[in-house]
Amino acid sequence: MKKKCLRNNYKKIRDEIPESTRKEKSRAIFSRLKSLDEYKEAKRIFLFVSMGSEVETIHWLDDLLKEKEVLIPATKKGDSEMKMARLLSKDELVENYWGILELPEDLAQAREETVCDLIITPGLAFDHSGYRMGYGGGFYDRFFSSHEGFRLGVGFHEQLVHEVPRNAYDLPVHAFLSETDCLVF
Ligand SMILES: Nc1nc2c(c(=O)[nH]1)N(C=O)[C@@H](CNc1ccc(C(=O)N[C@@H](CCC(=O)O)C(=O)O)cc1)CN2
Ligand SMILES: Nc1ncnc2c1ncn2[C@@H]1O[C@H](COP(=O)(O)OP(=O)(O)OP(=O)(O)O)[C@@H](O)[C@H]1O
Repeated sequence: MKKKCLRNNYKKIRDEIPESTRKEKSRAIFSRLKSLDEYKEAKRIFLFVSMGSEVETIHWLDDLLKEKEVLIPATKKGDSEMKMARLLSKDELVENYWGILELPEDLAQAREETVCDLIITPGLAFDHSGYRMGYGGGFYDRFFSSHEGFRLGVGFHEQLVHEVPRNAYDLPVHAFLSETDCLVF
């Protein structure tokens, strides 16, 4: 119950950042991302495609697709295992059952990949030790336990909190990047 309450609070904080501010911050986060060594050195980058008030990554794809191999989440309804698949063009994206842009199932299956260098991770909140809280599906915790790569949490400064509750299976991100913070854990 406590976690659910926290999730709602964190979501509210993010939702309340005005859209124009979120857009501006998201642009700043992308330009900071491009200056990180982990980005420069990465050949294959896993990137979530934003939904709702998340850091707006959809516009990052224009640049990323030119510079890197881009992998995006591939999920199936009723299955909490998240896979990753290669995206070649933004035109391939279609809305899934949550309204999140993903590859259609057949393409996702055909383009499945298992290794990547940098995992760009969303969250509702990140703490000062790199632990994160997501929507509660356990998608990223499972994904981290079966995929190597540098785990970079991205969020707005408002999403950096003192401490989020931890469970035994939680794996922290290696670094957190916002428009004003770059914390390495
Ligand atoms: N961009 C993105 N993709 C992702 C995740 C994520 O957190 N962000 N996920 C990481 O786990 C998985 C999907 N998990 C989800 C968990 C909950 C809801 C959900 O409750 N959606 C609400 C609206 C949320 C909002 O507006 O912020 C709904 O459907 O009403 C959606 C997806 C895989 N893909
Ligand atoms: N590595 C794992 N293996 C099996 N089950 C797991 C694993 N990680 C998490 N889970 C399950 O997923 C559920 C949700 O986990 P948690 O509350 O940490 O989600 P979250 O990190 O907020 O969500 P998400 O990762 O989707 O953003 C847990 O109750 C747990 O049962």
